[in-house]
Amino acid sequence: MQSHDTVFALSSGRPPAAIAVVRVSGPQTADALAALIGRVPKARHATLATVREPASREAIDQAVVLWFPGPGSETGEDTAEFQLHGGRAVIAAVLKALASVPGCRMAEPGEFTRRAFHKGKLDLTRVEGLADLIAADTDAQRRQALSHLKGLLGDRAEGWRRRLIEAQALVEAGLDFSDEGDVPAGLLAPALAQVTVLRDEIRRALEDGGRGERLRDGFVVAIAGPPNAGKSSLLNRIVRREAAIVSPIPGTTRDVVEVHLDLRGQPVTLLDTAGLRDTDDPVEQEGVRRARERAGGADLVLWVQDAQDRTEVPPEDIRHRAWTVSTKIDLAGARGPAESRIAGRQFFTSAVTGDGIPELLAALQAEAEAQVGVGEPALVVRARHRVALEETAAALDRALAQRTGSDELVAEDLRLAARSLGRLVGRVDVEDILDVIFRDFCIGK
Ligand SMILES: Nc1nc2c(c(=O)[nH]1)N(C=O)[C@@H](CNc1ccc(C(=O)N[C@@H](CCC(=O)O)C(=O)O)cc1)CN2
Ligand SMILES: Nc1nc2c(ncn2[C@@H]2O[C@H](COP(=O)(O)OP(=O)(O)OP(=O)(O)O)[C@@H](O)[C@H]2O)c(=O)[nH]1
Ligand SMILES: [K+]
Repeated sequence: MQSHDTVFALSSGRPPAAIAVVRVSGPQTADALAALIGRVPKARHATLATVREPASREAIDQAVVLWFPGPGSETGEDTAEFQLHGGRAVIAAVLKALASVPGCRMAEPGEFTRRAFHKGKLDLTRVEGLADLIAADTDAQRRQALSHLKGLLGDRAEGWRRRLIEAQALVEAGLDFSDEGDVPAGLLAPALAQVTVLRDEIRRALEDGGRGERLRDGFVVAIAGPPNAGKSSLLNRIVRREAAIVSPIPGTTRDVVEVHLDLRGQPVTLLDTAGLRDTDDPVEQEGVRRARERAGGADLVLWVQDAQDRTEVPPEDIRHRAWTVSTKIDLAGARGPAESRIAGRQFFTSAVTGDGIPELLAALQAEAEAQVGVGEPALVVRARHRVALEETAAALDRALAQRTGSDELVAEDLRLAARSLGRLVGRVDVEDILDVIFRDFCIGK
């Protein structure tokens, strides 16, 4: 990854498209503009230009071209943009023309953003917010991602880190003053008071029930129950397409079928699973194993049973997170609520008539909202954030517990806490984390 290279990539979606955006970033960007359009246009103004093959001068396209000189650009480097007609041949010819400019090469996934990070345009939490914004499927996910791109967590963490370093400086100054390794109380007391406040703020941020992570991943609902109960039919009716195979043969569904719903902004992942029963068929056994595993990990289980045959109860481990859905009420006749053998809510549906489905979806939406939450965006949205903040708080706990012991150790714990916050925003130990994050990035971002 040589950052003195100039990189380029198609940043817009899969061609053919009405318009395609090719971006260029790096020191040779002005050369690339000169080679392809014969000039460097006015900074940050859209300019219409003929894009030519540099060697033959043959016209490739009529394009809108933009020049963003660094450091006031998205990556912090000199950048340019070609807004082309989005045909495959146009894009291929422009990419080929750019590759012929000395010092220019195709970008790797996430390389523009990686450069923005290294130029200090984005901290690591903003980079993650950007990745989440591109991945967001629903409004609630989009809002959370945008608030992180705008620095919700990054700025908080930087503020904590700054205050921590102030406290650390007090303690270390005290250590320098004293011969016996004891910090004068006049320095130690205000430092530790500051540390207590910080520790409490960080702990409070962590006590969010995991709603940020849950919104990012989507609220997971597993459909489980005995074979032939109508699980796949229920799923298909909800998504209004044949996502899962329906048949009168018990044991049809083997693999877990996953669909994504947007219930008024709340992301819900719905899983259809194999009917739970004892079976000698090894493939079906594997299906049952997967069904139990996914139901075990779900936020909520819809225990589906045929309204005419409500004898099966959910396995012990999922009972406390299960609602019952009695299906095929078009056949069952009267939809009298039977005695409830499990505590959760009860629904009565027909995949044939659609009865009961709107009520079920409204309840799922409300439950997702209750568990994921609306309102204040969450600070912690990834396991990585949680780990870094837990480590910080634990180090601060240790520092506070040391107050009667060695002040050298207090200083050391404050250093460790600051380091964990530094890791959170990407100031230290960053390369391994970057590789993991950018592995999932699109080319051109
Ligand atoms: N055509 C186009 N649309 C796009 C992007 C792009 O690169 N090209 N973006 C790509 O992500 C997003 C917009 N993000 C951007 C972020 C920063 C700057 C930028 O020039 N920042 C400078 C100057 C800021 C200012 O004028 O206030 C800077 O940060 O110094 C541009 C786009 C979404 N839409
Ligand atoms: N009349 C009626 N038939 C239904 C309804 N839901 C499902 N069925 C029928 O019940 C049978 C089983 O449906 P599936 O949706 O495949 O059941 P499943 O629970 O996914 O079955 P497994 O894959 O064996 O676990 C099929 O013949 C469906 O047509 C319903 O609401 N009304
Ligand atoms: K099925």
